[in-house]
Amino acid sequence: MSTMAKIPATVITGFLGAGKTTLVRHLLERAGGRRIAVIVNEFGETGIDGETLRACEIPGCAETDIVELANGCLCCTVADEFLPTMEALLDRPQPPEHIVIETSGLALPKPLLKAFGWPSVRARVTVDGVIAVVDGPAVAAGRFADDPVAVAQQRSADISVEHDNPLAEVYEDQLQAADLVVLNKADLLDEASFARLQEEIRTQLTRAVKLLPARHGQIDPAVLLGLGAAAEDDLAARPSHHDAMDGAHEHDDFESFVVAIPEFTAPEPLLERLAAATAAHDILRLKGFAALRGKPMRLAVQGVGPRLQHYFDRPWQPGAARQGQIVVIGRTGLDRAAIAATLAAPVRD
Ligand SMILES: Nc1nc2c(ncn2[C@@H]2O[C@H](COP(=O)(O)OP(=O)(O)OP(=O)(O)O)[C@@H](O)[C@H]2O)c(=O)[nH]1
Repeated sequence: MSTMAKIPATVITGFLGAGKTTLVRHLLERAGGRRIAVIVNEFGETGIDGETLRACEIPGCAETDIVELANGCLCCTVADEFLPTMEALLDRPQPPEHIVIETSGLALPKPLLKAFGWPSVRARVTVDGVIAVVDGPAVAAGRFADDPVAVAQQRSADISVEHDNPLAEVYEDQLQAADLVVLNKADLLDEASFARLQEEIRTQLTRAVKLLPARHGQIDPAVLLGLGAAAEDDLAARPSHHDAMDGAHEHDDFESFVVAIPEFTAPEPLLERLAAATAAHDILRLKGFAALRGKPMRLAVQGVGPRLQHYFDRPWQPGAARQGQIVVIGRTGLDRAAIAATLAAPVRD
């Protein structure tokens, strides 16, 4: 089968909270009738991103087009979960015209790219492009750097450098795998910081890769899809820390757990709890849903570092329990009991 006949697949990578789901949602809204299937993988056992995408109820986008690979990291469950999922999508009577894979924010993309070399997939799919979504303000704040010496080493783009900060390795791998870098959250940076950041990222890239600024992942699908990279044939140009690890991958650096939360009377007390937990613990990401008394809609909450957002996303499903829950992700060693006690304490009227 020629490359032309293959179904294109786009891999969306980027650190926790960079804006991958927001970008995918925008893409689906502008799909213009194209049949796009989305595979979403998350770190942790509760699938919030799939839920978020389904909640947008985009016309023409069936719920079955959003497939979740929860419980684990795609790069380690490739054979057990990813390949069967891909094969099932390809074997549908009406296969998708494009497949978008949103990886977990902690995944190293290389093992996933390698999976596209698997015969049953390689014959029918090509990796159209790897898009790395970068959280502009987080990079500018030095979140992925460990110390000035390590930063200097990173600038020399020597991928074999070991980092004290496991965030740095994940970030670096995601950048090096990319065919297109989306520099997101441009709205949160002034012009000078943005220009500095763009320069910094350019020096980190080892290949000629396009860098695009974005707000809320709003990029024309015509720019995101159709890159024609055939990344599966080009793996050597995408160095990874995973190459040196011989398949083993240090997920032990991060952990995730879910806290069931009570019903609240208003968003503010919940947001105060989330802010308090974030201030007191090394939490990288919070996301989930809450029930508000008397409200048929569920409240979605998102935390990336210290920044919190909330919005009503969709009604609780008829017959389903109005049980709010928050996924907490951070560096290993989080004080789970203390965080759970903060988030799940009874609500006083
Ligand atoms: N201000 C601002 N906020 C943004 C932008 N893009 C995304 N966000 C917010 O950042 C938060 C995280 O966005 P997501 O799209 O869920 O990020 P993600 O990369 O899918 O997160 P994970 O799946 O947990 O890794 C949400 O609250 C978004 O609304 C942006 O360009 N500007």
